[in-house]
Amino acid sequence: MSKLELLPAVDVRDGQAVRLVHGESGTETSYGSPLEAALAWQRSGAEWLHLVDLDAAFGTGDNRKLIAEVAGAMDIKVELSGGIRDDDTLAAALATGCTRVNLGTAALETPEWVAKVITEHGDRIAVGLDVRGTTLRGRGWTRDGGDLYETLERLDSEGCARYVVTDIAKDGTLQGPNLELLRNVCAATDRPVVASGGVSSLDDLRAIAALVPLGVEGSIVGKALYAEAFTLEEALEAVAR
Ligand SMILES: O=C(O)c1ccccc1N[C@@H]1O[C@H](COP(=O)(O)O)[C@@H](O)[C@H]1O
Repeated sequence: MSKLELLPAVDVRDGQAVRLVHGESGTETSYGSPLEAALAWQRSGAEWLHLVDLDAAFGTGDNRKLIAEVAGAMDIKVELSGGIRDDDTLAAALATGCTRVNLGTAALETPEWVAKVITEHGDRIAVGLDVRGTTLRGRGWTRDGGDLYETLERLDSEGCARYVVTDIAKDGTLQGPNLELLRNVCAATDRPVVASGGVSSLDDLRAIAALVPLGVEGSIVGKALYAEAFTLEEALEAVAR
C-alpha cells in the first residue's frame, strides 16, 4: 500500500505567508516570509509544497514574482494554485518549474479552456474542488459554481488527472477533516484525490491515510503546522506506514 503524501501549505497574501479561517479574506494570521516557511518545510523532510497565491485567487492583485522565487528555490515538488485562469497565468505558473497546478475558478467558469489545457498538459493539471456541502465555490470561495458531483463527472470525462478536495467549512479551523466527503468523492471518481481542510492532529492524518486504498493520495497540512499542533517530522512519521 502506498503511503499518504503530505503537502505542507504556504499561502501568500500581500507578500506574507498567512493562514485563513474558512478561506475568508480578512481572517489572516501572518507567519512571515513565504520563502523561509517553504524552506523550513523542505528542511523538515517535505516531498511536496502546496503554494497558493491568495491575492490572485481573491482578485486583489498577485504575488507572481515572489511565488516564482519560492517555487524556483525548492528542490522538492511544488503544487501551485491561485488565480490560474487563462493562457497567460497558466504559462507563468508552469514556467516556475512547479510539478503541477491546481485550477479552481477556471474549472467552474471556463470549462472549455480547462478541457483544452488538460489535454495539453496532462497530469501537470489538477482541479481544486473547493466545496461547501456539495456546492463548488470559486473566485476566492465567494461565488457558487455548481454541483460537485456533476462537475466531477464532466472533468473525469475530459481526462482530469487528479482532484484537490477542500471542505471550506473545515479549512483553517483545526476541526478535523471531512472524511465522509473524501470517501464520497473517491467513490465517484477513479482519479487520485488530495485532501485539504481541517487537519488538526496526527490522528487526523492517520484517518486520512486509512483512505489511501480508496483513492486518497495526499493531504495538505496548513494551520496545524503553523500552530505547532505537531511537527512536520512527526506528521511524516505518522503516515510513513
Ligand atoms: O487556500 C485557501 O485558503 C484559499 C482560500 C480562498 C480561495 C482560494 C484558496 N486556495 C486555493 O486557490 C485555488 C483557487 O484559485 P482560483 O479559483 O483558481 O483562482 C484553489 O486551489 C484553492 O484551494
